[in-house]
Amino acid sequence: MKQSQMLIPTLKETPADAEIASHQLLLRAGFMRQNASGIYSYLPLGFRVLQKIETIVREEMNRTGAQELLMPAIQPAELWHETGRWDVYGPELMRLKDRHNRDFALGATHEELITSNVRDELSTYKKLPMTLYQIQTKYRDEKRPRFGLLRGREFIMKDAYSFHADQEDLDKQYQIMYDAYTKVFERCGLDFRAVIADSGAMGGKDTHEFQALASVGEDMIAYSDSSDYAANIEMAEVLTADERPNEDLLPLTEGENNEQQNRSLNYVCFKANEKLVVVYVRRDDEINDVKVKNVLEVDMIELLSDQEKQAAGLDPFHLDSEVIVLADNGVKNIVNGTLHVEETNKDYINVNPERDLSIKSFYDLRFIKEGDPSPDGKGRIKFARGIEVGQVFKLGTKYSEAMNAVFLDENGRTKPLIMGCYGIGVSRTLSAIAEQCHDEKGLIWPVSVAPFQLHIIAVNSKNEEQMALANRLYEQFGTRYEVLLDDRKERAGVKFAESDLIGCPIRITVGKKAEDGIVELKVRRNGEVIECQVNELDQLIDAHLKD
Ligand SMILES: O=C(C[C@@H]1CCCCN1)Cn1cnc2cc(Cl)c(F)cc2c1=O
Ligand SMILES: [Mg+2]
Ligand SMILES: [Mg+2]
Repeated sequence: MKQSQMLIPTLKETPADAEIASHQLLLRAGFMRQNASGIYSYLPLGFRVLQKIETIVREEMNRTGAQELLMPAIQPAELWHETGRWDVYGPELMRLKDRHNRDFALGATHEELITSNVRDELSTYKKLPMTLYQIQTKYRDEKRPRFGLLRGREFIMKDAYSFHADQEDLDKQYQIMYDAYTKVFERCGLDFRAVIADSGAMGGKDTHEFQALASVGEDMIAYSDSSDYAANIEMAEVLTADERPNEDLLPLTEGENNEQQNRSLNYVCFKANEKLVVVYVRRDDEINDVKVKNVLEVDMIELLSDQEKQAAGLDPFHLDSEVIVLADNGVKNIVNGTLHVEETNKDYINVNPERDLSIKSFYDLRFIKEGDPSPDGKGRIKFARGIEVGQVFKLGTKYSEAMNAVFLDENGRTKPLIMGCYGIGVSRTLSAIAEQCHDEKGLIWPVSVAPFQLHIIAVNSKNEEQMALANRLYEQFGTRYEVLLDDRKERAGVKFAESDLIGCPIRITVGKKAEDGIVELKVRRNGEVIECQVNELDQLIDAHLKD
């Protein structure tokens, strides 16, 4: 393509509301433009990268035998009523009414849609297992869209759904998808980790997130410095080691305590399904609400607000039997501990959890810390931030039972389909690549997803020789590579700066030495510059497009 005809509206200045590099650079390099908060147009360069990522995703999905289809973004509310999710999700689920005043949702995800399609069309075990996927626009009315495409309100997702007769078949498909995701993100040139994750409100047990490492990532990953253990911090298990001091249990007393901190207790109050929950933890540990949610086996829990706490009047020493009491493993070995009771603003000493706080059971309920032993027993834990670019779930029968999606097994018995679901944030992946692959001059696209492979620049568009050679190279290489020709009547400095900003892997500069048939090849990734004869370009380009 000739740049003089393309829509590539580069910006000199960094847009004020763009806080992170990828958001700034994708705007400055003319890859995208915002149309509303969290809503973007992919301009030609951005769209070319998007298509490259989609092609990689499609190839790896098709390789697993998954079948591509396309479902509507406008979803009848009736399906979301069947699973109860119409009322579970709040304003984040975008809704609309048609001209007959019927309710619809703008698709945030498609479990209901796909399950309704499958229950109508698939009824025998002979057709199982079956995996269906789409690459489609999703809508989630985020409260705070931010970081460009990283958290938008309209975004592109590849969402796949698999259907199985039994658990072990789902287990197999899960691994197949896990491996396919690994291929996708490797081919996209991302530095990522697959981490043990929480299934959120989706139910089902096993799930892994694919996290692209980035300091601006919203998620925190806990990984071992000596093994491949990695987990979203929400799920990283804590191994308890502290032993119990062998002291006599002293009588519970009110009073200040200025002894060492490691025996002081803290408690946090939650509500889950309208029940009150009090969770105890050592003062220097932090309660992990996702672990509490999973121990209680509820879809969501929330902290009690101060006024709710006041209203509940929770006195740890006199809780009524309705209240659920949990404690982190770290509390188990506290003897004669201390506790501050917010409600009465009193301090107590010689608090012995099992005797005084009606604690019956202990669980792993705290956040892991850097330096803790890795749960797999190998090495120590380190933290890194990540951008979640994919997630794979074992859903089980939550949706098929709610929607009566059943099949006849080989014995003629009716059973609910067992499901898995698998998502990749395609537009988020584009942003994650930009976040990982840039320098102070601009974007540095991996060859596999670059908008163009070669960027040919005629230094002086008024110079006949240079323009003639640049156009010849453009025609010649245009048959084998994706070539962008900067044929604009711009100063050389502007052309070079914008070439670095756009970030194609290889730049070919046609300058003064054009009449001697000499050009310059520059590798964007490492700045390597090679002056060469035109007839050497072929193998130089091939060599540098490989790595
Ligand atoms: O989307 C998933 C699970 C998987 C992920 C992979 C592809 C298929 N779905 C989880 N999730 C996240 N945010 C949501 C937001 C809204 Cl507003 C909603 F209505 C539903 C969901 C929702 O279900
Ligand atoms: Mg998350
Ligand atoms: Mg997720």
